[in-house]
Amino acid sequence: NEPKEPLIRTATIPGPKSIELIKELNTIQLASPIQLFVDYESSIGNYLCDADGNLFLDIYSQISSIPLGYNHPALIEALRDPANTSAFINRPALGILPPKDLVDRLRASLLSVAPPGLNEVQTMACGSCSVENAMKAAFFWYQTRIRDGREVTREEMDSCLANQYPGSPYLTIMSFKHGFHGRTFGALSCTHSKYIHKLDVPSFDWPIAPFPIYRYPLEDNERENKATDDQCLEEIQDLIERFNRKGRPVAGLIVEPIQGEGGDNHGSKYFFNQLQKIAKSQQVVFICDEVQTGCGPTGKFWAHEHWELDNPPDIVTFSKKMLTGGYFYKAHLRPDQGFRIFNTWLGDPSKLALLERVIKVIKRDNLLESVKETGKEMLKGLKEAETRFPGLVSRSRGVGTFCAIDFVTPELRNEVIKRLHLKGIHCGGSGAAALRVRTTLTFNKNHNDIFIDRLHNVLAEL
Ligand SMILES: Cc1ncc(COP(=O)(O)O)c(CNc2csc(C(=O)O)c2)c1O
Repeated sequence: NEPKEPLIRTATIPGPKSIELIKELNTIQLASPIQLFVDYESSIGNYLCDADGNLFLDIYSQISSIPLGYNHPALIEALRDPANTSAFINRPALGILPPKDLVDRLRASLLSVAPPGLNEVQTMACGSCSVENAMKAAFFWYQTRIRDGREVTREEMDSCLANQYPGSPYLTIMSFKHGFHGRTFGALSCTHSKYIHKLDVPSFDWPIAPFPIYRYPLEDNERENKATDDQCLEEIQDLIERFNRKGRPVAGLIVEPIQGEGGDNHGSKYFFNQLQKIAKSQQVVFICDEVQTGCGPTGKFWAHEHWELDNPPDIVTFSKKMLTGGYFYKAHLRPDQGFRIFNTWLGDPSKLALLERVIKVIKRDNLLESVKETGKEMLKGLKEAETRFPGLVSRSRGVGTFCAIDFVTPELRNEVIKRLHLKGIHCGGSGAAALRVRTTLTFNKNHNDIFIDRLHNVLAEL
């Protein structure tokens, strides 16, 4: 019984109830980033209900982490299923005392959607800790390969306890300009989207590669964009060689299929296939960060499937819509011994119970096909906005419903987001001046018609 359209009751967003609650929370913790207080019990499907009773069509979905919409019956049923009660209340230290049904749960959830060619998986709690441990797996493999079977030396043991070489090696992870991989120290060293994320935090001095920024429409700029790809690839090859030569070997690289925080920057199939060739030739572990692109928003379960690689990335990290964090990896990246990739919980079996239902609904309702079709309509509507308002918007782009459009200035983008909120569209920005679309997988043509209609209305009023 999803609403038919948004309904905004208050003159301002946030409304008075949210404003009051923000003030109250601010007596306990910093509350300035809060946009709204939400009435999750009254939110349904693709509609978010706030504490003031405003009903928004949600095209942000909790930073792209709601797979099926609010209060989906399949998830309520999972919670009510007695077979899941223990999983929700007896949270295990998975690394040492897993529940007897863990293998079944992993097979019924994560392994049923494992990227082709990746048969092992490690669960984690969130995106950042998935990225952190994926990078550690790359470092372990690099050093195990260097040691080539010899024993760990006393010098390595003692020096690493003091954070010193050789036990703490000068290994690096190559990341990409505008990338976002999380807020914990290692992930943050690979994050380059906004200064405020990094200011005042020590960073590893690791290589930062260029990421292609294309001219749009793609079909009219193939030659220039291919030249951009080749320029980036040449610099990437050179950067890896430079760091290897100066004793700071690149053990791995981490890249998003679409840079979801840094401005919705897309890489071409050619770019990623060539990038994988460079990684392979330099024995660099290829970590594909699908935290934001994974679980279907691009129309394939994993965004990297659009690249049609000859063989899969070495590691694929996930979180958000997958409801659990974690990473799939190739067998050679399994840690050489226990307690190297470890923490108290290592994820949460109750999230696997929910994910199992999500996957069933995606298959039952053929949601990936729906995402593809809705995405085509969405891109058409964004391109029409470009045609109608050429001085305001440009570079409409997207795969599936993972879409974006640029505004001529950041200020205009921010103003449009404010006006869309007042028209009942809950949305957000990406990078300096893009509006990003991050819908659930149940967001369909009817929802899209409302979004596009309101976007055009706002642009027409400017
Ligand atoms: C590609 C990618 N990799 C890793 C992460 C980190 O995931 P979390 O630690 O936030 O779960 C994210 C999280 N996304 C995200 C969007 S805004 C945000 C923030 O911390 O401001 C975080 C991601 O998009």
